[in-house]
Amino acid sequence: MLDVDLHFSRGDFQLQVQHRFDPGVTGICGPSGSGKSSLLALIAGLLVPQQGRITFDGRCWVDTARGCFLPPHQRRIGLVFQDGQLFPHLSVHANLHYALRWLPAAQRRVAPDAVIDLLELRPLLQRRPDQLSGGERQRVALGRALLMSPQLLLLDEPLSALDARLKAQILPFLQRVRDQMHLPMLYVSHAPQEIAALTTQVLAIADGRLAPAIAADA
Ligand SMILES: Nc1ncnc2c1ncn2[C@@H]1O[C@H](COP(=O)(O)OP(=O)(O)OP(=O)(O)O)[C@@H](O)[C@H]1O
Repeated sequence: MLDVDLHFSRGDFQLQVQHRFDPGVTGICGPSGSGKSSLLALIAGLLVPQQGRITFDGRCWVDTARGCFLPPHQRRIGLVFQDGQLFPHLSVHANLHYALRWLPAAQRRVAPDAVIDLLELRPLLQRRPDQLSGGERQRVALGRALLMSPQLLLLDEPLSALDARLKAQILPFLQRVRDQMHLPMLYVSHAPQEIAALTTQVLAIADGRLAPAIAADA
């Protein structure tokens, strides 16, 4: 699984994290500016630590002492952000299949039809993103991330732009992904009900330091 032992600083902000993540869904909560997105960006390879190591299943992703740095596209990570960042000019079908262009056939472990059915995207395939609700757009973003056949899924407040009704609609889809895809996930959220509904362990981050949270609904 994912092992992180790193130090990262940017201006006055310092992130110091040493943690072995469990398989399953790990919730990460903490106040604004505490370092949640920075931690995900470091794991994804979008930021580089000044010092430390990240390994996944024993493979080096970063090791500053050894000069090892695996670029983001070679880490096979699925990323979902608050705003799904779909290509506005492409249909849902084309957005989903865009992911596959860059993935060598030998690395494809997820069948597009299986993801489309899991997330109930079939009726939406010909629409463009501006013809979707916010919740539907996030389902497509999740589908696109899954089609990359990721070995790790990072979700950074994926529901925070949605109102309560849309959140309630999309939570069951995230639970399906959790229960059927058997992918380790890190799930950043401010919302205790999302954390409680989805995660198998919860970590709290404060001032760039990570610690087990007292309770999932705290
Ligand atoms: N691009 C940037 N340049 C400089 N400093 C940044 C940048 N992005 C974030 N920071 C700073 O890094 C620190 C950690 O930010 P980060 O976005 O990781 O926090 P967060 O916990 O994800 O916050 P939020 O919940 O508001 O998204 C903060 O002090 C923030 O001001």
